Amino acid sequence: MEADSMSKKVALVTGAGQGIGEGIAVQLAKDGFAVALSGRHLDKVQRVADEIEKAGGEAFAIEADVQYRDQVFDSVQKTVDHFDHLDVFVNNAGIAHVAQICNTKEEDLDRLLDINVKGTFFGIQAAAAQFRKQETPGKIINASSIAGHEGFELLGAYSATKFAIRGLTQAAAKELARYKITVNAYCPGIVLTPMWDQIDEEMGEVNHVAKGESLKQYLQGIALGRGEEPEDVANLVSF
Ligand SMILES: NC(=O)C1=CN([C@@H]2O[C@H](COP(=O)(O)OP(=O)(O)OC[C@H]3O[C@@H](n4cnc5c(N)ncnc54)[C@H](O)[C@@H]3O)[C@@H](O)[C@H]2O)C=CC1
Ligand SMILES: CC(=O)C(C)=O
Repeated sequence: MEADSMSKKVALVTGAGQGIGEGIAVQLAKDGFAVALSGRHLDKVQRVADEIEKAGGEAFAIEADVQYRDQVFDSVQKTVDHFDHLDVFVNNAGIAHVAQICNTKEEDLDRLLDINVKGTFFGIQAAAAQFRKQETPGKIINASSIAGHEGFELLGAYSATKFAIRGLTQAAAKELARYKITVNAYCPGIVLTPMWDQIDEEMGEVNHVAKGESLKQYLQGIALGRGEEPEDVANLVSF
């Protein structure tokens, strides 16, 4: 454990090896948090942790797959073993899947539900258990989406998971307020991350349009005329 970790606020960010999770972890480190970064691939989260440390921050990389309850609880334990305590848990990890509802395979639906919904559920359980054990306030922040407010064609199953996360966030906020644990969600629009590279490619295959066309079409509907960057979401979470 680093000498000043005990006095620092500590955050754990899931899916922190790229995209929005990476942006949030880097921003929280700049804000003075000691940051634990978890992800399915240790090399990816280790790269981000190394960059945070190089910039003078404190970071700790953990391999954990959020669809498994024991791995989520274990990642909280490893964070506390390393940094002494936990103050903020960011349930960021998630996957997208592009398909018409009528053509969505059961295994793809299961995977979306396991990672996006069950993963977030386990994150809330693990973080709340730790905050209550510490008898301290805590913050849980979940990744929903504009697709959790409005259904998008070809993102039906994904949209369903993001609506679910909003419901879960509201219910958890009511349940945990009595322990001074807040539960909130961020609901971004189009954020330019590897997830959107994948969505654009898969939408292109379904609609037989060239690479970049699906993203272009979505961006045309945005008043600012541009997609968001991970830093835009990170600034909101930081606030
Ligand atoms: N990119 C976008 O336009 C938007 C993204 N979101 C949500 O924000 C979150 C982050 O999205 P992006 O950074 O864009 O995605 P991304 O695909 O670029 O990064 C997601 C990260 O989560 C990790 N991950 C995936 N499954 C995991 C699992 N089972 N266990 C642990 N880690 C896992 C991946 O390895 C990856 O590092 C997701 O929940 C996504 O649904 C919400 C709205 C818009
Ligand atoms: C990936 C995602 O949530 C959107 C709305 O693009």
